[in-house]
Amino acid sequence: MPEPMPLLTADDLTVGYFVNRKTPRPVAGPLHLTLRPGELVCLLGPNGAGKSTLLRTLAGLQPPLSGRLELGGVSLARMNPAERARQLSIVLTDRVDVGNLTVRELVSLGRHPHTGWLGTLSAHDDAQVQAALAATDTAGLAHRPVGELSDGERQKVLVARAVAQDTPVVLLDEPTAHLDLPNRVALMRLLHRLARQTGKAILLSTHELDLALQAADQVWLLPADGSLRTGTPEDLVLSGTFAAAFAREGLAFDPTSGTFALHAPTGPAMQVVGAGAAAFWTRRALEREGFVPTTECADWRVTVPDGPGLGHWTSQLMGDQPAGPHESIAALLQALRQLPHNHPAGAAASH
Ligand SMILES: Nc1ncnc2c1ncn2[C@@H]1O[C@H](COP(=O)(O)OP(=O)(O)OP(=O)(O)O)[C@@H](O)[C@H]1O
Repeated sequence: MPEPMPLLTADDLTVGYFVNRKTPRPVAGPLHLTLRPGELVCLLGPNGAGKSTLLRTLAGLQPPLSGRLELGGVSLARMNPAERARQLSIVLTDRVDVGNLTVRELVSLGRHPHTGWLGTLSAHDDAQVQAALAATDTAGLAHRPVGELSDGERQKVLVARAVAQDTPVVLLDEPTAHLDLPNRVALMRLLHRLARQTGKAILLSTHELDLALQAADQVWLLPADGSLRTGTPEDLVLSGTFAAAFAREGLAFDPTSGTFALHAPTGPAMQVVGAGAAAFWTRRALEREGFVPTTECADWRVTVPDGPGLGHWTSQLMGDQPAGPHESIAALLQALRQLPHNHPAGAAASH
């Protein structure tokens, strides 16, 4: 099957600022980018890498330093703001002053690129506004003044306005920034569904690496050196590209769990015997204590129950009698911490 025509393309694009009239300060580039229908793309990168600069440039809010940008096959530079607003919507992080507008009025503004010069909403426009409120779980806020909303509520309302604008391309700068975990998950799910069901191309920047790795069809990785890498999240993880983009001293990305390790294990190896959730969380707790959990034989061994409420943990130093039973991970750790400090496990736990 031929690949669908891209909705947005960038060729040789360099984004950045001018230090003065003559001196450009490039932030990222040259970039070759394609956004295709039905795709959710997550733009990831460390602070200051240029994610917001790139999104603003793709939206036509600031000019590129060089290169070509096309929306639906038409040069972005040749489009007037109204044409652009029918093709592309953007949700920024900046706090906008919306006066006394209610939530419904603000979301209705999303329909303006589609209405006549009087801005009167048709029944279809009203239905689109209502659908956007429902999809973003903001219908209950419809009559509230936007100025009185919490940061998270306002963020969802701005997403609702972009949904109501109903453009083929949707760009969002850190849309999950102020949301609690259930709302972050709900928003990513909504955006993924929206891309799939309506054929929109949705590009969002985020620092939520876990969620992005799960939800994104494509990841655009922008490291601090401004050289963008793109691919499916899984390929970027397996090739080491993902870890390299966030490489910092003492911060290691674990490709087997898809998370960054908070603790650099320094203590002795601990064989963990068991599987499933209990083994996973036991390994996490042991790492926090400074042990290096392994499935291989080691001087130290912990046996985990088959599941919560299905038994006890035991610990054993090779050649000694098993200690325990320990009723919980807390009890297991407590027992390990009480070992003498010259003991390998005691020494590890005292780090
Ligand atoms: N208006 C501006 N004029 C000049 N330089 C700017 C301007 N806005 C941002 N920059 C610089 O451009 C670089 C990229 O900034 P940008 O905000 O795009 O990064 P980001 O990846 O979105 O960062 P964060 O994750 O912290 O939001 C930074 O060095 C920043 O200082």
